[in-house]
Amino acid sequence: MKLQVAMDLLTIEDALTLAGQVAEYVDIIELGTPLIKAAGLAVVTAVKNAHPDKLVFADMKTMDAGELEADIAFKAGADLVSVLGTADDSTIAGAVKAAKAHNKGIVVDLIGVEDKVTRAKEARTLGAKFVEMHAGLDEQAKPGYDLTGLLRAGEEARVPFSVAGGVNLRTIEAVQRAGAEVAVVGGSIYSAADPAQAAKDLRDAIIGALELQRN
Ligand SMILES: O=C([C@H](O)CO)[C@H](O)[C@H](O)COP(=O)(O)O
Repeated sequence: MKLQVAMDLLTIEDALTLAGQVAEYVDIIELGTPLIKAAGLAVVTAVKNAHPDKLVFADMKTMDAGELEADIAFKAGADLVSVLGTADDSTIAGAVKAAKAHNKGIVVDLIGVEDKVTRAKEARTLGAKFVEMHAGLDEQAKPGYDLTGLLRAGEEARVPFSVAGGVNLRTIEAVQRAGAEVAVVGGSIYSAADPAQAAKDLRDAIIGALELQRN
């Protein structure tokens, strides 16, 4: 399972600092939606230039103009771009067209989608590289929130998926057991007193769980 750091920060400077601290422990560096809105796509270019060996994920959360928005993110240096599962099929198909032209990938973010299993299958048929079983920051803040529903949807959908929604050191093993291709971790890394140590602990937990599965 790959580890993706989600950087919900606000400046290019902070993004480059965090990326530098955690890059050795993560596979994918995500520029969060608030960061792209605050700093523009220049942050994608800056992080890709600083870490050409990492996959860079532009969390565009595109809802319309799929081909155009994906194209500008890929041109800025993104390897993966997110489109919302609530968007029209034509928006997802347009973004996939741009991804094919750049030889890159589209991730369909299922935030706010009621029937995530059905939409995950549809997104995959439309050409998504994988889907994101995602509960956003606002949904996580509701009382009683936990990851269980996302993990069950991932298991049921039987398509490649990532999980995002407050994943942390306590829950990352369950994410791996559910069969996720990617665990997305934001706050548990960027809000940690020592982000590098937090990312290393998550990486070690993934390796530890993998060894347990093998034995
Ligand atoms: O995508 C995200 C959210 O919509 C704000 O951009 C988060 O990056 C994602 O939920 C992962 O962050 P955590 O939930 O803090 O782990």
